[in-house]
Amino acid sequence: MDKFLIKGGCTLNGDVTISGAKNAALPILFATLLSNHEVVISNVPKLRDIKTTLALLRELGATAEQNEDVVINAGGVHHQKAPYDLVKTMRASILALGPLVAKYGKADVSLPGGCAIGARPVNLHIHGLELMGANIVVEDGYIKARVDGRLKGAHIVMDMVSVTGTENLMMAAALADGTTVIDNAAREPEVVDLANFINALGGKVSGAGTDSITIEGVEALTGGQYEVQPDRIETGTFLVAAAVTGGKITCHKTSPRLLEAVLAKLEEAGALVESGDDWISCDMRGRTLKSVNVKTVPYPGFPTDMQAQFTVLNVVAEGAGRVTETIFENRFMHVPELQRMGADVELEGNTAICAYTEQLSGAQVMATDLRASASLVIAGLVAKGDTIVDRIYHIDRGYECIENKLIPLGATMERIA
Ligand SMILES: CC(=O)N[C@H]1[C@@H](OP(=O)(O)OP(=O)(O)OC[C@H]2O[C@@H](n3ccc(=O)[nH]c3=O)[C@H](O)[C@@H]2O)O[C@H](CO)[C@@H](O)[C@@H]1O
Ligand SMILES: C=C(OP(=O)(O)O)C(=O)O
Repeated sequence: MDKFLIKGGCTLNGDVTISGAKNAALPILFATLLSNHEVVISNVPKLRDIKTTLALLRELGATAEQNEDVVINAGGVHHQKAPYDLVKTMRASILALGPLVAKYGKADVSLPGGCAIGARPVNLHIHGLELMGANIVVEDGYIKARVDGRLKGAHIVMDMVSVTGTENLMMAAALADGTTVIDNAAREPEVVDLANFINALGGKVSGAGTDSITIEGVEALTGGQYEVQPDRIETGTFLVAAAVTGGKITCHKTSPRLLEAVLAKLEEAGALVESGDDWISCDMRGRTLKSVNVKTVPYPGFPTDMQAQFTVLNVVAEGAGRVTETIFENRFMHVPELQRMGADVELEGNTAICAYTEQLSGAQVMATDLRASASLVIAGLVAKGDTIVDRIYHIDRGYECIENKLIPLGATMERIA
């Protein structure tokens, strides 16, 4: 199993190009199941989760290849089962459910199960599809959805804000008979990117980015081309790495309007943040890092996917900061690992109380999930001595060869077996 060996004590400086957004690309790749024609998607990051999705699409009978662009033709899909072996490695596989049942009247998708950050049930996905006329049973570890003919447009009020829940129902509604309204919809930029993609193939989605999305079902989608938006979480991760190491990083091919809450917190922490249409820089040189209070909430608030990185920021910043997680019930797995590096951080319910730690020390730590791994890498960069981050397959799910982007910025690190 690969690990990172990181030599601490560096200051990161320079420019980095941000990849396409994992969490936008994944639903877009699944949405290609709605079309019988060739679809070409650019700016798709080269990540483990993308490989898994393409393997799943091929398993269903589609052609799906990633070179410079991703080219998919789902016209040849001949069965509708997303098997456990693929689903267990990637929870986003649940996004096969909506498109398959909408297009073929049938979908068997393995239940994703619990994971490190929380139970993550999929009841809202199931309930919404039932309102659209699907018959759903959970049997032998699979969600089995059936409908005679087309799904029917429905009015769906989501009990809680769910990103992939909104996306699954939006994809299903794209081919339903009639109009669907999703209220209390997620407003995340990735939902907007998916809506734009569906519309690029001839779908009729409006209101994405607000909490009420209207989808007029169409009989079929066409082929087409689409470019995935930049990854706001990868961007935020590099900006925090600049702040924590006291350097300056400029992120290119990104967008400041996607992460306003994060940029505001970086400024509050004492960083000089500057931006243009497609770049953002975070300059911490000669400035004092101050701790900030952070509470994760759905977009446009502070994202849970940046929580672990800000926990590290608070640990090395002056003062005391509180990091409160309200989205997932178990997303502090990085805290005991940071404590092993000497961090003064304690958990009180769903809040991490972070106090200034003069010097983190290198240690052997375990990555438990994607963003926790990113936070441990950042901690390793600023710690005294060597840090080994184990189980970095988690980080490869969401960051495109992160070492290839960090080393040119001044990190001393290598991937070891
Ligand atoms: C692939 C992808 O885009 N992943 C993102 C997506 O995950 P994901 O879409 O899985 O997260 P959700 O927005 O669905 O989860 C929000 C909360 O709703 C709960 N819930 C969700 C669905 C459901 O049917 N029932 C239910 O109770 C979850 O357990 C969680 O407590 O949004 C999260 C919240 O921004 C991000 O951290 C993930 O990076
Ligand atoms: C939690 C995340 O992803 P996923 O929903 O795919 O587990 C993430 O991107 O931080």
